[in-house]
Amino acid sequence: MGAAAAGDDELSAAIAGKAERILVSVRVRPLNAKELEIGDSSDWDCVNGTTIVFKHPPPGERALFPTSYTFDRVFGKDIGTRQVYELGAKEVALSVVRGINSSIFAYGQTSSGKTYTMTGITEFSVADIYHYIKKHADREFTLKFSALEIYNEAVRDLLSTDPTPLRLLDDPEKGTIVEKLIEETLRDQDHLRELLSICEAQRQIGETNLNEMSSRSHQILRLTIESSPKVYAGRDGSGTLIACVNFVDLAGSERASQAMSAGVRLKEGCHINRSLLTLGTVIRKLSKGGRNGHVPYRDSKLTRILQPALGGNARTAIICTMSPAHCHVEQSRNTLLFASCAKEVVTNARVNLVMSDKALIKHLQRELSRFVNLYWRLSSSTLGLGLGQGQGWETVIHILRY
Ligand SMILES: Nc1ncnc2c1ncn2[C@@H]1O[C@H](COP(=O)(O)OP(=O)(O)OP(=O)(O)O)[C@@H](O)[C@H]1O
Repeated sequence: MGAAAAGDDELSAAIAGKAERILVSVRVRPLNAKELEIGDSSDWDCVNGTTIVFKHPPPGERALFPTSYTFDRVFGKDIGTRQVYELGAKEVALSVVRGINSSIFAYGQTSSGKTYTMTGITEFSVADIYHYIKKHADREFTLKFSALEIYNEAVRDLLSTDPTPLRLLDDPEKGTIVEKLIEETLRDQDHLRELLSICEAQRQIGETNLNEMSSRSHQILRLTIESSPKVYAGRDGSGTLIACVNFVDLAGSERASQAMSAGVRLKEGCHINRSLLTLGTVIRKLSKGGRNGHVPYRDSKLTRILQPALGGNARTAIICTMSPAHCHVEQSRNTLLFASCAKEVVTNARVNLVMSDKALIKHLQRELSRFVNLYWRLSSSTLGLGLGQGQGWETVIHILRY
């Protein structure tokens, strides 16, 4: 089971991390009643499971915009959320039970289906996580849940009725943390369902009170999972695995992209969603290999909180949702542009393993013995001493033990 039962090589590799690209999917919803009412028609064809094509580009536009886009997955209007989850999120989301941080994002314009998609994905992930826990009775699991919303750069706890904005703090070990954010230890799956409905209700209150807040706010639901063997297995890696999965329902992307196309500069207090603009910039910089240059994570609350998920220690999946309607073509192109940048971003996820002292000493002893063996082989072949492999290292280990 993951790192906990991994061999030495596998364990070292898992701890060191693995670079991989963000998994990017595009989901096109069916035309809605309003779009049908005005006689709109679908501009886009999902020609196969990975390619989406713009059907009728005017001759003058052909050179300006791509007509065909390819992603890890493309889901047409007839594909249900279960399949979107299975192919576009499951593997990434379930990494959390193996000690790997993960994040699933929904990105797209207002009413393109972000909440519809994320609600299903969160439900399916939670069910699979609890199924996994049931099947691994040899391990002790602790699950914690927190939920927040970012609206106009103010962070609010969705598990609390107190609307006071929360501060972000820099922790030298944990990175950015949200001060006073409630983290509930879960009793069981029903407890989690209860908390999810509290979050939903809190968000709806915001929507009626704060004028369209829902579509202008980002919601981050975070599940942290810690597990350790119930009985010491006596093997390397029998330590504690700890990781979190974020389910992120982003604000509607339309205003941010309009602002970008109009070249409007971001200002404090204006209506433009600063977090979403910064997210776009961060993704663009990372897609150009920006990890070596400056990436402006600190320019917004969203990117500060989600920094590890964007080019850091996490596996990430982004599902970009869009309407097929002609009246939304500009927004859909912006969404596809964002998705194209996101698929170039590389993250480096590690297994977050806190080893018990005993397991850690054994692991270090093995690593040391491998190193000494290698050193001995190299030096004996270089010096022509002809000494056998392994001679001498036992003495070093023996000395280190005491
Ligand atoms: N794939 C789909 N199939 C059927 N209906 C869908 C699909 N996606 C979205 N819808 C419907 O479209 C409407 C808008 O969806 P949703 O609220 O998820 O959009 P959104 O992107 O989250 O919007 P906002 O940014 O304003 O919060 C809802 O009524 C939803 O049920």
